[in-house]
Amino acid sequence: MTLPNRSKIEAKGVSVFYGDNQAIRDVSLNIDQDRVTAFIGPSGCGKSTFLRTLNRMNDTIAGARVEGEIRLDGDDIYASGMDVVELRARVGMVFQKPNPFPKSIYENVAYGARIHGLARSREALDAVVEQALTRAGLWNEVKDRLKDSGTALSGGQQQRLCIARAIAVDPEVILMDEPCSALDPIATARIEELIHELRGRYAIAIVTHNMQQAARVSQVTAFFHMGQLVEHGDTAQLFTSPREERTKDYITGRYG
Ligand SMILES: Nc1ncnc2c1ncn2[C@@H]1O[C@H](COP(=O)(O)OP(=O)(O)OP(=O)(O)O)[C@@H](O)[C@H]1O
Repeated sequence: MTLPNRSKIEAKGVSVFYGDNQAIRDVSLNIDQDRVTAFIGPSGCGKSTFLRTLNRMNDTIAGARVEGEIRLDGDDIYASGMDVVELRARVGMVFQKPNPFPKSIYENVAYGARIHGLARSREALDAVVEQALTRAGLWNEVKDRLKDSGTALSGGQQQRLCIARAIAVDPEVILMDEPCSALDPIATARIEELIHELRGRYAIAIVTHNMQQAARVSQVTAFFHMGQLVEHGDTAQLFTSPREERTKDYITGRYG
């Protein structure tokens, strides 16, 4: 790889508990700027749980507890003074099922920018909305119907709208939790293309069940198994010559 290796997020010794059940065990992993990092592994291995620690979405789950250290540009995101609303704007998230607000396409994108004070006038807000929708590859499809409801769009368009919503607040990192699992192959291909286009502007981490997708969209892959990070590294290398037996078993379809 030719890109310089700069970590945007550094996670060290992270463990996550749901009550007495430990879902993540002592995971250390960096999310690099300018790269897409894919999290793969069998169902229940903790991919989504680990992803959620990166913008404190686990805070919203009763009984969830995180140990260890996670730094965003060197700042401890679990420090008591951390503004979680601000954190989640800097580290945006796109979920498995597209979840637009039951509001207009325009409002879906404008809402966050308005509450974060990113636009001082209607013109400035219009510009933020247009730019976010353009970056999310949706502008041409919706520019003549910005007042229509976001929920009336197709599934793939809704997911791009959710990506536009995340982009509108000027994030540094975008977390995607199986963003294509509810989409058909064409909508999936469009999102994968978009991930390519967004790389370089944002650090991206994506959870995927689909190893082909991980191979297509990511430069770094992290393989999780039973709450542990078994191995991570260059995507091509991990898929062609994994270091660990458990990784090899997974990518050759022996379990999962
Ligand atoms: N909200 C929750 N409350 C309690 N336990 C949970 C919760 N979310 C996940 N878990 C448990 O934590 C473990 C890891 O789950 P997680 O969803 O992170 O795995 P995953 O690898 O993302 O799985 P999948 O690929 O099926 O989505 C599992 O044992 C799961 O049952």
